[in-house]
Amino acid sequence: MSEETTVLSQSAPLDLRLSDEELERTRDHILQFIRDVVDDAGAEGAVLGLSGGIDSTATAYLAAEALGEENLHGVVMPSEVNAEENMSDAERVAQALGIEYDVVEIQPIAEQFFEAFPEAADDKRAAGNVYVRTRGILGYFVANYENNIVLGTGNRSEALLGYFTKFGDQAVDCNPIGNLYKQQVRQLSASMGVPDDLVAKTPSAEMWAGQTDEQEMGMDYDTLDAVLALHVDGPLSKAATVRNLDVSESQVERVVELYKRSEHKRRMPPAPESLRP
Ligand SMILES: Nc1ncnc2c1ncn2[C@@H]1O[C@H](COP(=O)(O)OP(=O)(O)OC[C@H]2O[C@@H]([n+]3cccc(C(=O)O)c3)[C@H](O)[C@@H]2O)[C@@H](O)[C@H]1O
Ligand SMILES: Nc1ncnc2c1ncn2[C@@H]1O[C@H](COP(=O)(O)OP(=O)(O)OP(=O)(O)O)[C@@H](O)[C@H]1O
Ligand SMILES: [Mg+2]
Repeated sequence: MSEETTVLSQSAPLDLRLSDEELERTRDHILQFIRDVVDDAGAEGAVLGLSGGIDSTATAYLAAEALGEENLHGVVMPSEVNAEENMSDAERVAQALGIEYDVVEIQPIAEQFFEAFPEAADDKRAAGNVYVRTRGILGYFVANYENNIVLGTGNRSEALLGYFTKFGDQAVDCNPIGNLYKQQVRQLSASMGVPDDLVAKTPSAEMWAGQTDEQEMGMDYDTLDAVLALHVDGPLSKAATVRNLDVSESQVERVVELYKRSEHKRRMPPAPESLRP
């Protein structure tokens, strides 16, 4: 185990780290996955939003390796609620990888939506989702024009909790890191040479100023990942999960509730069954 990966998540309630050999196989598997999706689509490459967060950074590192830096296009899309530091980190990632990137200010676009429904604009979740969905539209604008696919950056932890915006950051063609818990995304990132400050950064959807994932979800990612791995994905009962982790029954119940409540986000929009005999 390399020094970097040993340091990561040492104090996690459940150590979900992959071995060096598993890490290498996982990376190769994801690289092949990205190439296959691009090839199957008959696309020339891929476009993705760069936020300066670890999920888009990890996805960009993987895609640049899979497709070559000349076939990856990054779009940095600041709004007034984004921290400047995150936007400059996003540019730093694009520059480190040597990929083409654009910076598109989305505040004026979002303002058009806010003017249409001023009261809704005061609702931080509704307004925050406008920023997220606007980025989705721009991603597909570029993809249509350049014959690219849109790369998603969702991980398994977010997918299971429905911690994403329907038809926003979920509106993508594939999620290369979609099978990795957040803890594993950090580990894979560190192993690919992503700078430590980006690996350790506090995750944020940045839908409003000061938002953090862990505050909104009421649990840190390491604990959340442990509950997901043992109970939601795994075979342990609620009682056994509580016995094995430093979590309360109500915390486990909250995770299960978020999982169940977000089922609609992981499915195609339903329609009534056919009445044809
Ligand atoms: N049972 C059901 N069956 C079918 N549709 C259902 C439904 N329940 C709600 N809906 C629909 O879903 C809508 C709510 O879903 P949605 O619009 O997505 O909005 P919602 O889930 O309320 O908000 C998005 C959540 O994801 C988080 N997020 C978003 C984006 C990025 C990140 C990040 O980590 O970077 C995190 C964000 O912080 C927030 O907690 C409802 O307004 C309704 O239209
Ligand atoms: N300001 C932004 N500019 C461009 N893309 C963005 C921006 N904000 C969010 N995105 C896109 O939406 C995705 C979802 O955001 P999310 O916060 O879940 O991931 P992240 O920022 O990469 O990592 P973290 O969850 O650790 O903050 C990002 O990975 C990125 O592709
Ligand atoms: Mg983020």
